[in-house]
Amino acid sequence: MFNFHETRAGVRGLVESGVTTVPPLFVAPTPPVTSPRRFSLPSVDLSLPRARAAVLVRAFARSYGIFQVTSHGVPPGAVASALYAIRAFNEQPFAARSRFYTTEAHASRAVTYATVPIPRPTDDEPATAPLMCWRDSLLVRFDHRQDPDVRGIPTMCRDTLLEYRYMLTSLGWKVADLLLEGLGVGAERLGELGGCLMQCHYHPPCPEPGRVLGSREHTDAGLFTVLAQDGVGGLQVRLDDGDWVDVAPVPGALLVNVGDLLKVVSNDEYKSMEHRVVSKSTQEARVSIALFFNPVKHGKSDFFGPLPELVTAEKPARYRSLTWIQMLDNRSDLGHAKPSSLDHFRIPLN
Ligand SMILES: O=C(O)CCC(=O)C(=O)O
Ligand SMILES: [Fe+2]
Repeated sequence: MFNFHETRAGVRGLVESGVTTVPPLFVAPTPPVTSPRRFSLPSVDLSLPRARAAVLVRAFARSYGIFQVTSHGVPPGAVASALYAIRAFNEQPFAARSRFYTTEAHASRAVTYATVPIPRPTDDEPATAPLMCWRDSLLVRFDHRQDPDVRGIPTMCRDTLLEYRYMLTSLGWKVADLLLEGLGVGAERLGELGGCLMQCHYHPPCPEPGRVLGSREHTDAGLFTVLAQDGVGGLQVRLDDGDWVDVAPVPGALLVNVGDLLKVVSNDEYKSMEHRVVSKSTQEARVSIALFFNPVKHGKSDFFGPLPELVTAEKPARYRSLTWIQMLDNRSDLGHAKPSSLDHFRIPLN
């Protein structure tokens, strides 16, 4: 892994060097199997009357924890430009992009660009190196030390990404309102929603697509995520019966994904759905941008737990209180991707 990072070339560099087989570091522990079942993501038209939109958001956050939104107010051009900017950044010649490559294991910068290693769950194969996903990611932490230093964003995509983030912040407020209204609680209940992390993923084409993961299975950690993807495809969700199904890209739509923290706060009224990305193409690269809406309060004494309004005699609290840091630490102890990472905080039912 060390040598791989030292090349500063990312997965894109491997592909450019002409690899015809996937290096062991990237081979998925078990080849991802896709169910042939067709699955269409539920959709909410945000131009519907607010009360109607809230009913739909509630229904889909409860049944799946993931849905798409249309008429969301973000101009299609802004989404397309952001996706294009990420593609262009990653497709620059090696010399231009490699100077941004971040080699430190736990880089604490506001902006990083790397093939991020995602550790395997420790109980899986403790002795093996982390599984690397077939992607290179530009990460921008807008809540970094409360003082986002956007100068770290590569100039060629800076303005476009800042514009996109600005548009998405308004959408984020709208979505947060609807999600909270769907729980029957006031929009102010989560406090400020300021923290956000932008993960811009570039999934290069793969010589052996069936052997890698573009993103290994996981649930998102925060309150919710808004995801934009291009038309290539590869995103999958795991249905209740365990089948992995494709989420076909819909032009113009954005995806909303409930995160673990909102699941906790909702006292299990909402789900956080497991998802992953598989590689679909030997020819085409895929680009996606995930904007994570995380709590702005992440100090040692900022506790989150099921909202008291949602705790009743019939439905006692399902989780003990936790801080954002505890949540993230627990996830990384388990290897980030462990879908049951919330079990650690769960109060057993008598
Ligand atoms: O690339 C995608 O479509 C999904 C990315 C994702 O799930 C994530 O960044 O958490
Ligand atoms: Fe995700």
